Amino acid sequence: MPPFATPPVPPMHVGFDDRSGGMSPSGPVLVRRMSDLRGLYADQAAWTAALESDDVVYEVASSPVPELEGELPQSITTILPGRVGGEFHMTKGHMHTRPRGEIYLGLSGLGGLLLFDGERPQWIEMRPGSIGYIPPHWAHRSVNVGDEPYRFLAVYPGDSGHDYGWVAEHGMGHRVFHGSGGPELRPFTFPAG
Ligand SMILES: O=P(O)(O)OC[C@H]1O[C@H](O)[C@H](O)[C@@H](O)[C@@H]1O
Repeated sequence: MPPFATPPVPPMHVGFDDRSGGMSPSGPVLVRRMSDLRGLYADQAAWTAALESDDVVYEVASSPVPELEGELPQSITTILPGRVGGEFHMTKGHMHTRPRGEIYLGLSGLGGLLLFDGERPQWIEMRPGSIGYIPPHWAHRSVNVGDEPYRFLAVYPGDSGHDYGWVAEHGMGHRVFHGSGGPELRPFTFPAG
């Protein structure tokens, strides 16, 4: 896995492959399989059954720009289509460790951005060309609500940090399930058991 670049980072062109979601030049690539997502889905039995094939749920390809104060790292996340107990494939979700915003740009597929500040859940539909803005102090999770891979570009301050504990403690306000008329948002429940 190529590491983030060492500062000072030169001006650079970053290309991406719209078939693989890979970046060039490449930084770290994060792959999350079903077995990495313990406690994420509401239906624990359905998650346990999905461990048998242990498919990749999403990948995050980063450019070499380092996660350091003053820098603006970029990543491309690809969430593969699928559901666990009717709940759409999604990222773990996190709050930034420091009060920093973030911008997403939808590249392909159909998705959504679930945001939660501890009181108010928000849902932003994402399609190719959509810009989703995440203000500071809002936890965020991305969801693939379609039948194709959902892919988005993220740009964020390098000292944002990832606080997964906040989401484990507070939840995300809603969960996103497949419904007959499209994605169905239901009140968040912590996984039982
Ligand atoms: O870290 P997760 O909550 O699993 O989300 C996956 C990724 O989504 C976006 O691309 C963010 O910019 C990344 O920093 C994050 O790692």
